[in-house]
Amino acid sequence: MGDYDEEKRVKAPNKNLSSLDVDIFHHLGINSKCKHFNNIFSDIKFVCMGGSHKRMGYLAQYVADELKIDIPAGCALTNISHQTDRYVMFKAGPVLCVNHGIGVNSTMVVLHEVIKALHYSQASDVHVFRVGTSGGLGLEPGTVVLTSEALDGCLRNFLEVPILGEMVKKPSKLDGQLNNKLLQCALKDDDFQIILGKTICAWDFYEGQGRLDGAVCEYDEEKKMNFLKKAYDFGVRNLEMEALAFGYLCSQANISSAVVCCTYLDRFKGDQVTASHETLAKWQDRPIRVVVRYMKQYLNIRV
Ligand SMILES: O=P(O)(O)O[C@H]1O[C@H](CO)[C@@H](O)[C@H]1O
Ligand SMILES: O=c1cc[nH]c(=O)[nH]1
Repeated sequence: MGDYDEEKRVKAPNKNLSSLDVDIFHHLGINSKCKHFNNIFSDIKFVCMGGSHKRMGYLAQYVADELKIDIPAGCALTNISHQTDRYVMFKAGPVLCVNHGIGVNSTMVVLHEVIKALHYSQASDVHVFRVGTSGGLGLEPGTVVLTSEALDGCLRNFLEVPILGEMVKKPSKLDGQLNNKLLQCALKDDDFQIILGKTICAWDFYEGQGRLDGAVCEYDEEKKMNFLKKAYDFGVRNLEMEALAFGYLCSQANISSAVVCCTYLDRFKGDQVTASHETLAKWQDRPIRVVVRYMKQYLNIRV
């Protein structure tokens, strides 16, 4: 832990950064010259991200307990990004837990800033995990899906974004080897399955994921089902809203990343999330448990 490995260093490939005297991370509420900046980021080996504030606070405490990270009495985990209410960020030893909000846009903003912070602090051998929720396709709700490939709503494996007046295609690549290692973290006694599948990273929760229950919907059940079946035949097993952003920015920055999501429902059977709050909380825990098992193996902590 904390070993420096030049080849595995996080590298924000933007040459303009070297001309900045100080970099202000507007959405994280810190800057590159703030007190403890290097202490926060230089030993980070894992970044765990998910949509909600609350899940990140819970995750950081869970990680601290599981990895037996000593948090001195009276020093409860603090939100490093307390100067802003956009995002929260907690550090539990070598693990940073940051929320990303909903969608690629919100995720890209915070990922740019987290990656730059890791780059300035010369962090190396960093894994980024999205631990999230999704809608499943043909799966028992509660199944954990590891994204083999992120696709947009037209089943294309890249991110297309308007930049300087032009549509630019950005490649998105998640780490297949990391997925294999996560698959091996399944335990015989698990009451859920972990599977590998393609993921649609949709631009919203309603029309973007072919739901019939948004405020506006200009297609019918038959068209919806035809698309979901086509996606299933193409290898898609779940739908969420951020995977493409992880595959794009992390691969550009020499970071290994994986998207690990539980499913909340089978979209072939409906659109509404009907499971109880308790059941959803249990399912939401599963990606976190799988990822923490991997961390323990990586850090050589007895499982
Ligand atoms: O569970 P999280 O991480 O919030 O992610 C999923 O939930 C949100 C939609 O409800 C989207 O952001 C989707 O990707
Ligand atoms: O159906 C779902 C459930 C959770 N998150 C999504 O993006 N879609």
